[in-house]
Amino acid sequence: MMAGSSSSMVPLPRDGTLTIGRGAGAELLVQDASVSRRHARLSVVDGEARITDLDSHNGVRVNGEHISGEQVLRGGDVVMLGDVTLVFQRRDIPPPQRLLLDAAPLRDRLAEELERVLRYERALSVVALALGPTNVPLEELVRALGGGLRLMDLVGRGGPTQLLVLLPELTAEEAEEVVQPMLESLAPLAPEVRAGVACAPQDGLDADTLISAARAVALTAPSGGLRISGPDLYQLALGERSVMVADEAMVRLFELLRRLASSPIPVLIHGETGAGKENAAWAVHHWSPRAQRPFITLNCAALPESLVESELFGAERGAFSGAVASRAGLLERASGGTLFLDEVAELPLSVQAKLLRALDQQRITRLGDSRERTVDLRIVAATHRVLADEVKAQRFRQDLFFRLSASVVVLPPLRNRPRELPLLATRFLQEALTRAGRTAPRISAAAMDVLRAHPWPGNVRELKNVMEYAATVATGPLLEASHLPDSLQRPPGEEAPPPPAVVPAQDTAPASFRPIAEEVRELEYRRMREALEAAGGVQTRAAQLIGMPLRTFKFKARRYQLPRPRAARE
Ligand SMILES: Nc1ncnc2c1ncn2[C@@H]1O[C@H](COP(=O)(O)OP(=O)(O)OP(=O)(O)O)[C@@H](O)[C@H]1O
Repeated sequence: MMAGSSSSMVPLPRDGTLTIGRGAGAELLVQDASVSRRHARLSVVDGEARITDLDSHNGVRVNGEHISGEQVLRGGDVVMLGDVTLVFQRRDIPPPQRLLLDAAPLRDRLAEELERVLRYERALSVVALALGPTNVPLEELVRALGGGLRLMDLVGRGGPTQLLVLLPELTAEEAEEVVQPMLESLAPLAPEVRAGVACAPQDGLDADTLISAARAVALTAPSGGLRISGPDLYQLALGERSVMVADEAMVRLFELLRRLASSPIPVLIHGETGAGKENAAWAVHHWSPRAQRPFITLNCAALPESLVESELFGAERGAFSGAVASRAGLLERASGGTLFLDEVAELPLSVQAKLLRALDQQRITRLGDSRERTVDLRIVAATHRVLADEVKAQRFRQDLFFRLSASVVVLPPLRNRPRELPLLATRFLQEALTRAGRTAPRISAAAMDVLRAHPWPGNVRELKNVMEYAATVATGPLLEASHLPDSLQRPPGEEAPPPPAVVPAQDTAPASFRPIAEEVRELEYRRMREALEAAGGVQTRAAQLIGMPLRTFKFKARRYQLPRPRAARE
């Protein structure tokens, strides 16, 4: 309220009325000659405020207009009672109920907003709120986000325990100021809530990329805290390891691993050879309460059958020829921590029975010993085989299969991870050259095409080897297709070999299907390249050829690292 040269704040009742005037009976006294004794009444009912002129001498004006009778007030309205000014602020009135959008409409709205980002060169932030364990329904959590959100902000479902918030016009730094209070208001209801913020245009210009990016950074945020995307956006720091996670399926997989980590149930990881199963197992360990205890790996395929048992259970001195000293087995050494059984399908049947008993009873007996020892085990197992088929073929015990597969996750093969491929290739190239004390060359578009076309039966491990080879061959500033091993080159026109069958899983699509967004991106990349070639490297002309706004074309061309023939000639 501003009267003469003084101003003051007058809190209003949440529900009720307030008479304003100069007379003794007024609840809000205003000592100004232009104000009548009983000038106006302000009432707040069900969150709506109204002002009523009580037949005052000088009347009531709202935003400069004289009112007759009563009028609803909105936040920011300026009310004049004679010469006294009141500015109405709604800060303490609950905001209107916010809609919780489903995933698909939210994605559509994000796509619309991204068009605006491109057209008007605006910013947009996407916030992933990973809620962690909570029994509170999503709708209630959305209410708890409260008045911190603007009307234009949108909230939607990101998954069973995740909310996504779109903050148009806000850069990542501006979003940080909005997200911090959000976390504070959610904390009493979801104590382990974590937030990840990704921002257009720098982190991506399509809905899938931005949502994945926000979810990927949320994975690395501390409990109750937030992380903002940066240049190392897709590097998931897991203690002593760092894993690249950029494709939607991988982000979802690591979110699931993080959720599974807190409980002691076994996790079974399906995935092709070299796809990163050990890293996934490490993630479970790293995020679990056992992180400070040992993480022990046994590759069941690498040991002869005769040694597996003593390796797992340990042996007393003299238990068999060669057992010169008593030795604890891996189950004992992993007690309190995590035991990773790689290629578990290769475990001999006789050992499977013993392992099941050890897991059920949490007790083991060393070979040649009669004493039982108590252990505290968490098992993560992995296989490239379909374990259910191994059970049918009677090569794997059904009861152990049930025990190990309390939760099953499927690691997608590298050929189904189009976003990670270039990131991993660049990272491995850099790693190889840093070791040699050289700076890494840029990977040419043609070389990247060759990498994209390869089916990668050996997955990430094969890519790592290829980039190490290329690092020794490419000595200039550009890594060309010719620097890649011959095994990757196919004569033009030859069909790619059919990709090896992938492990069927409950929550991944069959091998022949891929997320449509990935296919669209690949088509876009190809068409943009062809248009650029046809236009001799002139971007304006290339953009016209495929009917894409020039600004969009330029932006995407930079992201895809498209070559520019004309620029190169110049
Ligand atoms: N997402 C990733 N980011 C960075 N490096 C990775 C990633 N995935 C795998 N690697 C690297 O690729 C190599 C193979 O990964 P890993 O050993 O985890 O695969 P695997 O599926 O367990 O293999 P195998 O089937 O032979 O047991 C390792 O050097 C690993 O660090």
